[in-house]
Amino acid sequence: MQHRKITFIGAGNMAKAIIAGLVNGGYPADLITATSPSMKQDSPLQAQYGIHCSNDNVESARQADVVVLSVKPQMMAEVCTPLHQQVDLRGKLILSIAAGVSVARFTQLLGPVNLIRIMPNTPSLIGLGMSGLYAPPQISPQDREFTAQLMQSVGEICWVNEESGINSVIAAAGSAPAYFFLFMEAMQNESERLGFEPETARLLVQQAALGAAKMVVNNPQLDIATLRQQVTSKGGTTAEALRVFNEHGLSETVASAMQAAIRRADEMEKSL
Ligand SMILES: NC(=O)C1=CN([C@@H]2O[C@H](COP(=O)(O)OP(=O)(O)OC[C@H]3O[C@@H](n4cnc5c(N)ncnc54)[C@H](OP(=O)(O)O)[C@@H]3O)[C@@H](O)[C@H]2O)C=CC1
Ligand SMILES: O=C(O)[C@@H]1CCC=N1
Repeated sequence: MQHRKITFIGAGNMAKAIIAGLVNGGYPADLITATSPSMKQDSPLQAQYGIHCSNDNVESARQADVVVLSVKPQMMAEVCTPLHQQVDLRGKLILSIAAGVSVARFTQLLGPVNLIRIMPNTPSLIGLGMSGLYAPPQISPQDREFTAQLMQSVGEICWVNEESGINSVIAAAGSAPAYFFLFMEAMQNESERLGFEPETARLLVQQAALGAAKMVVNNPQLDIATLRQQVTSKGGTTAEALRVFNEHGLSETVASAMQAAIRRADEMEKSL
């Protein structure tokens, strides 16, 4: 892939996951800088990945071809104001990974910039990320291609044609690792109550989850429903467990939870 100088403004959970995925995938660490207020030049991120670390957003953005805005949505205005005032952003590609901050809001904060919104998720850390991408019509094919390749180097991608699609990606993938972690936590807890040591309880759950996910990935010709049916013997144990899930409205709960994530992203877009 093409290599450009990238600065991450904000070096928290999500930025670190992308940086780790990029460096482990062979992106030159020397071309990557990460900033945060508490960052020292010899931070653990520097030692671990060999990237540049700084607490100077403005200077680090000046030196970059690509600026990745990776602070919390609530910090975005405070972070963007000095960039707008002190950095010539016109020739740069700006990538935002923030939930709830729209292209229109970025135009208010930064002026007319080349900005692509990305909605990644934390499995990017291990090269198994899922990112949704939205580019306004004026973005060049070169910048689209670079962004696609960048995120493909840490997982799978899909483009959305409308900006509102980013909020749907949040519901389906950005927030989704937490849904599966919650489910796995509940299973691990119950396995411990059944008498397994915590380590064994975790092993049972993680291997079942990994195996199920791999079955889905490796059998694209089969509906997920078919894979479920293959486990479910008539009159057997799985049928009983699934009956309880259904009685408690699992599908409706999942749908409501995903809608709640979208509603929150919409609210943030109006308030930030
Ligand atoms: N976590 C996730 O799974 C996902 C997150 N996102 C998006 O990613 C963004 C970051 O989220 P996440 O990584 O979870 O958040 P974190 O709180 O883990 O990271 C935020 C980072 O921003 C830094 N920061 C705070 N203020 C400044 C500043 N003025 N200048 C530069 N850096 C600053 C923080 O530094 P310090 O620690 O020193 O305060 C920290 O490194 C959010 O916008 C979120 O919507 C998107 C998809 C998934
Ligand atoms: O919880 C959040 O708001 C962010 C966006 C998607 C995942 N984490």
